[in-house]
Amino acid sequence: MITLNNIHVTFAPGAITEKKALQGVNLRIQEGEFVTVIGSNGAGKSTFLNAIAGEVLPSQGSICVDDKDVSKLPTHARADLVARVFQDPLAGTCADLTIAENMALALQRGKRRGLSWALKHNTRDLFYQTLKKLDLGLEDRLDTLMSLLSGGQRQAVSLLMATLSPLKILLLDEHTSALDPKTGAYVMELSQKIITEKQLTALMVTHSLHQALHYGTRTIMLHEGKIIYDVSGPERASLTAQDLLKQFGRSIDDDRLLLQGG
Ligand SMILES: Nc1ncnc2c1ncn2[C@@H]1O[C@H](COP(=O)(O)OP(=O)(O)OP(=O)(O)O)[C@@H](O)[C@H]1O
Repeated sequence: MITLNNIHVTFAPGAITEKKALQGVNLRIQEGEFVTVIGSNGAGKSTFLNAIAGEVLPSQGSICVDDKDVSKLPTHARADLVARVFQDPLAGTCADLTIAENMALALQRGKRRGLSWALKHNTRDLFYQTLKKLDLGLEDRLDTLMSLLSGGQRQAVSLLMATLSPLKILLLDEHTSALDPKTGAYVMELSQKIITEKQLTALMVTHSLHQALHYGTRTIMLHEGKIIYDVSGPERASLTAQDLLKQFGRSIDDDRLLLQGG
């Protein structure tokens, strides 16, 4: 379970540019929940994921994963708990390394063993079997440079890499928004499958209201650094993107959300 208790994140405190990005976020996420996160530009969605990942430390409040208080732990100290896939397919992988080398790096996340260990110890077979599940033929291209893959292929591999080592929490930060609709749908289905199979707790930021309601088990809306809506269960199941627009149109001053609302 993830517990966020009164989380505040303020950038440039005291300066003229001070920005209160999160203002008292309280949330309890049960193990296995898949929470989709929506909100207009600047609502605090990425900061919210950054706080869970440890990339920004809250100026106030606490974050616990199960009984462990991780509030003050930087990203690398949470690597055995949290993994993330970013919007930019180039961000999660190393272009100049091969698929196998990238996966070897992912395998040693949060561990002390070196890259050569991860490449030596029968891991090629593991990489082969893992990639085969994608059905993209990448299992036969283990020695291909990552830079030669398409955006969708890279994002699919990024997802596999993020979930290769044991973890509890998967953070997806608009991870399909740079892909064409068909590839985005493929990566989204793959995400849902991996989350279910590995029984992960997941949070996904999306600018698509349809995606936010179609995938996952719970949806929260952020506005000016606060959670203004939190829905799950039957209420969420009967909700449409149009309902959200009708109810929160004024808080959703985001063209991308409005355009993709249907
Ligand atoms: N490192 C930073 N330094 C200063 N201000 C920041 C920083 N990161 C974010 N902010 C500000 O905090 C607010 C929340 O930003 P955040 O990126 O979390 O919003 P968001 O909901 O993810 O927006 P978008 O949908 O546009 O990506 C914004 O006003 C942003 O400009």
